[in-house]
Amino acid sequence: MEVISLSNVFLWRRTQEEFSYDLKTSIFAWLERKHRHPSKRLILNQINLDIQQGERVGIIGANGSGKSTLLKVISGILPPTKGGVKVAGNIAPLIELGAGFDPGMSVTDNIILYGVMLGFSRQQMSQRIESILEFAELKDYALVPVKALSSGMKARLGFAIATDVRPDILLLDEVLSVGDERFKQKCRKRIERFWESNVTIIVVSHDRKFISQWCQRGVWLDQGQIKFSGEVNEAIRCYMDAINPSKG
Ligand SMILES: Nc1ncnc2c1ncn2[C@@H]1O[C@H](COP(=O)(O)OP(=O)(O)OP(=O)(O)O)[C@@H](O)[C@H]1O
Repeated sequence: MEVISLSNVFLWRRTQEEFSYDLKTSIFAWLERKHRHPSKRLILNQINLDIQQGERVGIIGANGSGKSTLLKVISGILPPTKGGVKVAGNIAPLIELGAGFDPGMSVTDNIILYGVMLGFSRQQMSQRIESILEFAELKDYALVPVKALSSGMKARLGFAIATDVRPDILLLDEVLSVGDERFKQKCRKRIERFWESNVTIIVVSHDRKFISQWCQRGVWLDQGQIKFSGEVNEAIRCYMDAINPSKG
């Protein structure tokens, strides 16, 4: 059964340049006759991708090729500019962990808020607070506002919430870099549990060994386009050949 289907997906984003494009900078730019119209970049270029239930897909490619953006489009964080995205089942997006937290609210309230954002009910989340705090090792911080946590603690909390409930689809973005070495091991163990079940997993990583070991299928992205999609080692080979054309 197909659980993810992207058809003819295009995504344009404003360039970073335009982010500092406030009134003051605009006036100065006009005065100095350096005014430029904001530009847009094509980040995902005609993506067609179907993923079956239980498939483990590794997304590889150079920095800036669009891997994280692709996960964000699948998770619904970013709507595509054009094209269709269909997803069946609930997704645990382990992307920018904790980015959705409300810094002024307590850890406990954020657990509920974050869980509701992931598609779980308030009641389901209330029952899970204990186990989430336990896994995140933040029991003593339950009533503390999230802004008082370190960034590693926030990432741990985000990971604990998103993986506490077994999702149908798990999106992992270089997620094993969460927290310190000991916590990383703990995350790895929890993720391995999903790997043994029938969860559909899409992982973005620069770690070729990890991708080759854990994924059946590899998708190579290059400048926003899918250059190869198929057997994982073949995908890695195509990508490596493109980087080192003299080899092989
Ligand atoms: N918030 C943003 N606004 C505008 N452009 C962005 C934003 N985030 C990323 N981009 C651009 O989108 C393109 C793809 O970025 P993305 O993060 O998806 O790449 P990536 O393949 O995951 O890279 P990496 O391997 O470095 O993590 C890059 O050109 C980047 O500059």
